Amino acid sequence: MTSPSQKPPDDTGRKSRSASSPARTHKPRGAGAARDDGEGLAARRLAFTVIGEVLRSRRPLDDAFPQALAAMKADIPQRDAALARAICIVAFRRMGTIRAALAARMTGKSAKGQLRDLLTVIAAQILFLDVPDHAAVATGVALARSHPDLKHYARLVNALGRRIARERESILAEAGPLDDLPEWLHARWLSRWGEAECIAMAGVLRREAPLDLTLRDDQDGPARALWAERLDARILPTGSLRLADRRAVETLPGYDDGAWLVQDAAAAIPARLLAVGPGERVADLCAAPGGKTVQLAARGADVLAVDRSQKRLTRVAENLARLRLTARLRAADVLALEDDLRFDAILLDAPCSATGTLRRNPDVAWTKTPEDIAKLADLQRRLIDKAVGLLAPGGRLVYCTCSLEPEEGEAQARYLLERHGDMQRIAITPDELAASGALADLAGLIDAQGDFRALPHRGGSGLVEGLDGFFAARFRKLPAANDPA
Ligand SMILES: C[S@@+](CC[C@H](N)C(=O)[O-])C[C@H]1O[C@@H](n2cnc3c(N)ncnc32)[C@H](O)[C@@H]1O
Repeated sequence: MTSPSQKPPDDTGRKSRSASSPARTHKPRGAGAARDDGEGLAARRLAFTVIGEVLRSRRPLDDAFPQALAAMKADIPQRDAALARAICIVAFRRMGTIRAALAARMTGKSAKGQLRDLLTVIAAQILFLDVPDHAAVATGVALARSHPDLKHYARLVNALGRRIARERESILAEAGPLDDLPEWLHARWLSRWGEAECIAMAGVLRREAPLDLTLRDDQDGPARALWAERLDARILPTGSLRLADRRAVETLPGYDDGAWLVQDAAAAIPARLLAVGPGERVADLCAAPGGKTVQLAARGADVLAVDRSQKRLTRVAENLARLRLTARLRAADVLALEDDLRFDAILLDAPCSATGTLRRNPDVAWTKTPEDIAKLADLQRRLIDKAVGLLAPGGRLVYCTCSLEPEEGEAQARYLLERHGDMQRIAITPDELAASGALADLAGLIDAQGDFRALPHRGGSGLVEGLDGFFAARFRKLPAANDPA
């Protein structure tokens, strides 16, 4: 699905319109740019509906959007669906800036609920998408008029939309990278990382993520160079391929042959750390959609992939089939697995707040709460206990999450070691992260304990466009007393 182009950010991540930029009334239109004649209303209605649904039910955008789209599929052309999705993504990515701009321009009133959702849809287009201002405002006013609870606000919507368009430059000039974090996350990250680190991190997290691929044969250097050329991709220091631009993955060379899978450069690391070999009994716990299952199966291991979601497990099956790999799949709660199962190696990619993936899932910042993190941390501890119990003596365990929160990473590694006296940490070394060379650069991704801690803005010059936030720690169960190993 193509998406409307975003207005290009300058070096600070802010939008600017230079003297040589086209005048607003002659803005070039991107692939899915709005028609300015009253058409395109369905796109705005879809975006308005989904934003409201995500905020109020706290459902992930990735669930809410396809469901709302399916409900109106017959009525909405594909390019409008692409525009609606682009509006949703950028609305969540830049929600702090949008809300501050609206609040500052509503003296004596505040926009809440559906009115705020509608104004957010309008402001997202004006400030961040390649959509004519008058189309954004006109469709917003039409939406207000057609809505029983918003029709009285049509004039306000019109006036505010026009004002946002008039004052775009100053709104964007005033917006700093931290403004797009909700208060709870802002406070948390400031106290954890300090201001400079936090600004750098938030700056990367509000950009669109590049498209990274992991090769099916992850270790084959010559094949990597070949695929990099065929795909017009860059080889990252970690061995992932990073595409020069975002393209529809199904159209790329190697898709049908299963030569690679889409996977962020940071997410490619944990399965590699387990270093599984042919025939080893391996459990991939919490496996769907199966990025790591594929990596483990590609090394010839006998993989059991477990996920409690049958629906998401079908995506594991699809990924394995496309890459011509096999694994045993099981729809089950990991906590309910039989206690007498034993594995030589276990990957536990635990459910988490996913704050490391804000580039792809910007809604996470606005739907998760500190209470969610506490609940998830509790579940992670129970999953850790279960996984340790399923590990054969001498076996390896990698625990990982795509979270930036220490409760879901560093604290869980400490918990595991304190709770399970028969487990010891196996420190990760920079050469394990690197495809070739660049070791000094990648050392910044390993903390003092020897755990993998990817921060979105770290990783040195080779990863300058950023990577997902991730945590991974590796452990070994002590061999049984009579085991010579
Ligand atoms: C972070 S995702 C896993 C991503 C996956 N490992 C990959 O690389 O593609 C977390 C997964 O955990 C699953 N999950 C959550 N709680 C679970 C439980 N108690 N038992 C099994 N699966 C669970 C969710 O359905 C979800 O698919």
